Amino acid sequence: MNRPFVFINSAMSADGKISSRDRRQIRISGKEDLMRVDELRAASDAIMVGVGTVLADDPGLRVKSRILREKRKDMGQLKEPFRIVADSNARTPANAKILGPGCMIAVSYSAPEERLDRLRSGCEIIKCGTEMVDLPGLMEELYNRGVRRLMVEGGARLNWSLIELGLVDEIYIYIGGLIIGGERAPSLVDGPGFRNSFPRLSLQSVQRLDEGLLLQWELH
Ligand SMILES: NC(=O)C1=CN([C@@H]2O[C@H](COP(=O)(O)OP(=O)(O)OC[C@H]3O[C@@H](n4cnc5c(N)ncnc54)[C@H](O)[C@@H]3O)[C@@H](O)[C@H]2O)C=CC1
Ligand SMILES: Nc1nc(O)c(N)c(N[C@@H]2O[C@H](COP(=O)(O)O)[C@@H](O)[C@H]2O)n1
Repeated sequence: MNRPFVFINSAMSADGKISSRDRRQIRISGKEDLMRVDELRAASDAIMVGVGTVLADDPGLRVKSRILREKRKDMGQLKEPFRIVADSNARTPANAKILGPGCMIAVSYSAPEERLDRLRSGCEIIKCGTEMVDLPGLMEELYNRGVRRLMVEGGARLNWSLIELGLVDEIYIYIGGLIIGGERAPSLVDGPGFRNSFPRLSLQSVQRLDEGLLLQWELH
């Protein structure tokens, strides 16, 4: 199967949480780390999140720095990275910031048509999978549309599915200097969890940034 190079970028607290017990977005990264995230976005063909992240954070997922946007153009990439939501049941709100030119919502064939109709003017709809988005199928579709480098910005359940399916090549984890706590607060990877065989990572780099640490891991 052809698929893009896939990497996850996430910020977590010192205790491994990516948001609070009430799924509220927490500023974990400092200024330096946010600049690094913007650079990763600018160097990607597409950026993807799960609909849980859209509902919790309402992210824009655009390249923020004008200099980086211009640099992309100089390198022949005339458009900004695609913004993609894995959204099996088309729950993305019709006023979500992610919508607009360059946005694609991947839904399953069971997504209600009336919800799709609300979204159609703001995005392209990609249908794949019967009940849930078929992620390997989506990867192939994105590859066929020219996506070679895909950045995944969470959340916890999408991270789980991609890792479980062996679709992730690299993970950047920024560990910030705070503790969030809470058994129900999302961690980097949620889902049911692995039982016997645990994916192994090899450490590529460690860097001190702001008041935290950036780890770059490669998946075997
Ligand atoms: N600190 C950080 O770097 C980040 C933190 N977050 C936090 O993560 C939380 C959101 O994470 P989650 O609730 O886990 O939602 P999520 O963003 O992982 O989305 C999960 C949803 O994606 C959809 N989906 C479609 N196909 C799927 C598939 N094959 N596998 C899994 N999901 C699929 C489903 O509707 C599922 O409910 C929020 O609280 C947000 O603030 C999110 C991104 C980054
Ligand atoms: N890198 C990083 N650091 C944090 O502290 C964060 N809370 C997040 N969250 C992710 O960034 C998205 C927001 O994107 P926009 O600024 O709206 O473009 C959010 O949805 C999470 O994916 N990331």
